[in-house]
Amino acid sequence: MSDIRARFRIDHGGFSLDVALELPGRGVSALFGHSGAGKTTCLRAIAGLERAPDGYVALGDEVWQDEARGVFVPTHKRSLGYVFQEASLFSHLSVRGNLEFGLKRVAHANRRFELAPVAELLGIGGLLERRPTSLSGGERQRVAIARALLASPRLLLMDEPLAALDLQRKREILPYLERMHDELSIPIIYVSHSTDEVARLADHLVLLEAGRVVASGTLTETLARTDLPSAFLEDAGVVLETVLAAHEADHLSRLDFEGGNLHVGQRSESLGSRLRCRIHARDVSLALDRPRATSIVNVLPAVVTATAATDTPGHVLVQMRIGAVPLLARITERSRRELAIVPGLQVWAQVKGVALLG
Ligand SMILES: Nc1ncnc2c1ncn2[C@@H]1O[C@H](COP(=O)(O)OP(=O)(O)OP(=O)(O)O)[C@@H](O)[C@H]1O
Repeated sequence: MSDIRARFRIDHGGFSLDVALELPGRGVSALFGHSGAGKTTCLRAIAGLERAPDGYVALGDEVWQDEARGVFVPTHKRSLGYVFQEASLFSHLSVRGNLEFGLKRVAHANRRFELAPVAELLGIGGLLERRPTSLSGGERQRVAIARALLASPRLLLMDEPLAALDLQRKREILPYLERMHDELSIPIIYVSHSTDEVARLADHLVLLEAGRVVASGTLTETLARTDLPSAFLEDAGVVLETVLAAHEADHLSRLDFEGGNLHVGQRSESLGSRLRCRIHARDVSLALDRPRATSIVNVLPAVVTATAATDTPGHVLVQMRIGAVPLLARITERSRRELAIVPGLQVWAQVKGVALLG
């Protein structure tokens, strides 16, 4: 799988972007940051819609921009798909006509996807003869994604594809994006400022602030960092990749992860299903001895790896490992001092809430 490498310096007067990106050539890489951080500018520069004077972009051995060597491949010659916040479909064509438009951009021999399976993947097989104006926002967006895929791109760029949808539509479309993530080999760069979307979909995470990369790495490790700017620590929490391992008595299901397990309310998925869950730092408390009289179901042995101050006076973040898997707890500075919590200490992490994603 070819990695994606990009380097841009762009000056827009009041705003400057200065980034070097190294992203895996598979899975979903999320560009995450607050409004105005430079996410869209990055995506536009990767697409060649914006030209950084000394920029560089390569997808594996395919170089799209290398100004030092005078290389700049125009956008329409780059093998990429671009999905915007609002689907821009041709209203005079049916859904099928819109999809065929994507398909016709590629010669038969170079086609990686066919219309029927892509329509099936995105759940729009029953809408093919409809006009875009008769579709809901979520359906239109799924058609736009399918059209982008049918152009058989080597890279898919998605700029807040759910931002224009209400909560109900977002919920409707997320499972399709998860399927794309699981079933397609094409790398996706996904711009978002929603922690929930990122936690559900991303494998790799790039945090952007004021036009600079403040962190980049696997989703799991990046979310577990305690040294990020405070804006990223407000809603701190980790994501665990688990496997549904057993259904147990009392309407509980057991989720296994490397190094431990969690119990959650009974799940309907089949055993062996992979489930991601999010554990917020504020939902984790710590004890030095194994708590015996507690109503909390999930009590896990962990080793402290770091502690860090937060923006809220009197509160600290504690980073731990359960086996190889990171976990965060947000506790008071007083508790940290009284329990003498320092790196290397063995503790019991009591997990009050586990949010299943998806
Ligand atoms: N062509 C331009 N000329 C001048 N300023 C620009 C231009 N394009 C973007 N900017 C500015 O660059 C900054 C970053 O914009 P960008 O759209 O990349 O941010 P973003 O992280 O995608 O934000 P949002 O989440 O709000 O879409 C903003 O302050 C924006 O006003």
